[in-house]
Amino acid sequence: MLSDIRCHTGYIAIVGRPNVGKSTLLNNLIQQKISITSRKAQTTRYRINGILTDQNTQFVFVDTPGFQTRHKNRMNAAMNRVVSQSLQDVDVVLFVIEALCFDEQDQLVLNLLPKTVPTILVVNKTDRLTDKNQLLPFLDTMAKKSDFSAMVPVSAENRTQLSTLLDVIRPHIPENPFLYGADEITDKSERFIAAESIREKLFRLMGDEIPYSTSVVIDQFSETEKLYKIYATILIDKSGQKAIIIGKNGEKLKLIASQARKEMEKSFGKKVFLQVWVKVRSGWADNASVLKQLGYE
Ligand SMILES: Nc1nc2c(ncn2[C@@H]2O[C@H](COP(=O)(O)OP(=O)(O)OP(=O)(O)O)[C@@H](O)[C@H]2O)c(=O)[nH]1
Repeated sequence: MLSDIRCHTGYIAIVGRPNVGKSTLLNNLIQQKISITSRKAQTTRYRINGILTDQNTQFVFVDTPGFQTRHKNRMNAAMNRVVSQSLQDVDVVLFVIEALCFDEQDQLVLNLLPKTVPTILVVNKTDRLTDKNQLLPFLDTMAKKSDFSAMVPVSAENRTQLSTLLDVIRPHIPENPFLYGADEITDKSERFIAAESIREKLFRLMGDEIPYSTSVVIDQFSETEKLYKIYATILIDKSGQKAIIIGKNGEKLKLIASQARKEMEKSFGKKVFLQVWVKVRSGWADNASVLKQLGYE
């Protein structure tokens, strides 16, 4: 009976120095893309990077604020108590390193991890090893560095051992009702979230006036320390729809853009500068390059 099934939901942070394969790991754990970002996701203190619902367990992968190791200045910013504090609230931390590599930067990340949260060491890129026998002594050395609750060698790229990794995470996920629909995941791409925010506002504010084929393309997306700069185009089929979207004195488009901008700011945790144009592109749905930009190919 459905009511007898106990659900488990938990937050998992994937951390590690740049380039160890965190994004690849997340993408290959989630495996698919769904275009709509969760409304609820944006109300949590974390930015949700992806959700995987597997049988009775919901794995919610999060970005911890400040824990952005992509840029050097951010790495510095991450040397901060706030980071460790926010990590204390997740259920599991996946600490990703590269097989046979453990350098100063890895150590810096490790130093920030709270001792109170189960930490699983994910040893990635094992496909690169020419001699697999080297792995065991490496794991031995790693085991001495911290009290990891498990160590799992994987190849994120080849999807090797990813189901084992999920099995190792599973016991740490507490019994909780599902927070998200079983088919909900968020896309890691900020461009995608930006486009979806605009598209969602467009449909919400325009209702039936706008055909479903209308779409949004992000022309330019850049990030500075203080804000995101986003230039987007709403693509429409017929010129008659342009005036409807823009509205009298541009009011409608302004409203769409300002609501989308606010949503993005919530979701990205940063100020957003957003400019939206409306363009007629008849037959856009057949245009391969547009489809590619939209992520359909
Ligand atoms: N050989 C191999 N390469 C991998 C594997 N996983 C990731 N990579 C490669 O490593 C590089 C970095 O991967 P990302 O997933 O972008 O790494 P990241 O940790 O998210 O990087 P940042 O966004 O800079 O923090 C990419 O070129 C990947 O293709 C793996 O299992 N094997």
